[in-house]
This record gives sequence, structure tokens and C-alpha cells, in this order.
Amino acid sequence: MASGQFVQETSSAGEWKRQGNRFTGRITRDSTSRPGEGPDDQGRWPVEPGRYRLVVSLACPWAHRSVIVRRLLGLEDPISLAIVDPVRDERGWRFTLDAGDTDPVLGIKFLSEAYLRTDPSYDGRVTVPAIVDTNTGDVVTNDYPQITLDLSTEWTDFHKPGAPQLIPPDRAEMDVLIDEIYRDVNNGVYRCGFATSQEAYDAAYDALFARLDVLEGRLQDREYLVGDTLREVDIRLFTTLVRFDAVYHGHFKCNRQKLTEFPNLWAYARRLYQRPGFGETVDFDQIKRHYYVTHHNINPTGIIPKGPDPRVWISWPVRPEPR
Ligand SMILES: N[C@@H](CCC(=O)N[C@@H](CS)C(=O)NCC(=O)O)C(=O)O
Repeated sequence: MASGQFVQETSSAGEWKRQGNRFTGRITRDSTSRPGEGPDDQGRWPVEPGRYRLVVSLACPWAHRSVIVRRLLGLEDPISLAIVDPVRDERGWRFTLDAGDTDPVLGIKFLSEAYLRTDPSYDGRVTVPAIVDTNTGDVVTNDYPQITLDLSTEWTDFHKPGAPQLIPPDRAEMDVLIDEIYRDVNNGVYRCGFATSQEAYDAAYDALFARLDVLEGRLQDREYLVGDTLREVDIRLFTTLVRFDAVYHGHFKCNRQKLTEFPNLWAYARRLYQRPGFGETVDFDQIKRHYYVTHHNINPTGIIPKGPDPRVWISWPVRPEPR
């Protein structure tokens, strides 16, 4: 069996097992910490506009969720944004897009500096998205599924007028879909790409396309995955779909078919892309550079494919809305 890029996260059967999220602090309205302080004894930090910095890579699908949600809710001013270079070197995520290769607010050159400041013994992967407290430079959270939920539910006082309700009052149906989509699609593409045995790859590929077939059927007569309005689950699916043909189809060998060959999923993804808050957050150049240059084991030459042509996302009208 070939060894993978992420040896600590590869099982003896060659399956990719994603590491847990180390920092699970939450920014909540009921934190008992005073402004400027935190966390309280339950790990809750106070909601405070201007205090926290969201660190993302525009290439990363997990971080991309938080970029979209922050924008849809109008949280750009209350929560600032730091964007790392899409290409990691052996020192991890770098602030080389900024003047002096330094984040202007946090004053650090590498995201690892914040991780190690917060936990000097940390030896896992340093990941985005992460929210950093600008008072101390400590990492509050890299718990990406919770980050977007808390933007929706804890920061409501700072949402823009008319901000969407991304979390339905009854979450049961959405949460089932979120789990299935995470396992088979969001993480499923990584399980294909990072598998180091044929069996592990085959199983991940089968589960991925079986789930996409189900979703394709679900979207036959719906505009959104749940109910008749945009929800968090749509954002979670979108950030994988928008990378599918550019990266996952070739680089991760998810190649039974392209997104453009699923009529309903393709129309759905394009409808979302063309909504405010979605397409303008997609940077195909950074997405491709990240995956093809950073994953040496699966693309040793580092050559970045020129295609596909991104104009397909906008160049002809989207199919009419489903009935
Ligand atoms: N925090 C999660 C998900 C976030 C994640 O994997 N982000 C990627 C970018 S898409 C990352 O930061 N990777 C850094 C690395 O692999 O060293 C994890 O630990 O797996």
C-alpha cells in the first residue's frame, strides 16, 4: 500500500480519517465573560464586534462555508477576514498575500504561530478556518461546522436587515442531510483523493456517487435541499460542488462523471453561484493552485491544469427554477 501525505490520518486499511478539531471555543451571546475577556468556564467567548478575526484560505471548502455565511449575514464589519496564501509550504499556512508577509491585524507570518501560542504542545495539522481573538492572539476555534452555526445563531444582533435564516426552526431534516453530505460528499472527495489502498478508494468513490445520485434525484423538483429557502446545508454542499470539476474530478479521481453531467445538481450549483454571496467568493485560481501544488504525493509535478473554463458558471442562463 502506498503511504499517504497525511500519515497520522491514514488507517492501516488505507482509509483517510480526518483529525478532530483541536480548538472548540464558542463565541456566544450567553458567555459569562466580560467584554475583552474570555473564555468563560464553559469555553464560551463573548460576542463582540471588531474583536475576532476569521482566518481562511479561499481554496478550502471548509473555510469557504464561513466566508459565504459571513457575507450572507452581513458580518463583514463585525468579524474581520484574513486570507492566507493558497499554497502551503512545509511551514503551513502563510500570510504571504499581505504586505511584509504578515497579517496586518494579528502581526504573525504563519497561522501556526497562533496555534502554538494557544497550545505550545499542538502537533496536529494547522487548519483553516480558524477564529483568532485579536486581543490575545489566541485561537478561539477551528471547529468549522460550529463556526457557521454560531454566526447564524449567536451573532443575530449584528446581522444585516433581511439576512437569511440559514438554520430552520426544526433542524431534524437538515441535520440528517448535513451528516450524509459530510460523510459521502464533503469528506467523501477527500476519502477518494487521500486513500492509499484500492479498496479504500473504491469504497469512497462508490459512496460519493451513490450520494450524488440521491441528491440529483432530490433536486429534480426542488430549488433547495430542504424546504423552499436557502439553508446552511445548501452552502455546505455548494462549496464541494463548486470545486468538483476543477479539482476533485481529476486530482482526487472522483471521475464517474463531472458535475456538469448531473443536470439537476449542475443547475442547482449554478443557481447558487449566481446569487449574491456565492460566486464572488469563489476563486478558481486559488482553489487549483492550492490542491495541485500542495498535495505533492498525488501531484508530484505540481502542474496546475488550465481547465475547465470557469465561464461555464455564468455564460448561459440557468435552467428555469423547478416547479
Ligand atoms: N479542521 C478540519 C478541516 C479543515 C481543513 O482540513 N482545512 C484544510 C484546508 S482545506 C487545512 O487547513 N489543511 C491544513 C493541512 O492539511 O496541513 C481538519 O482538521 O481536518
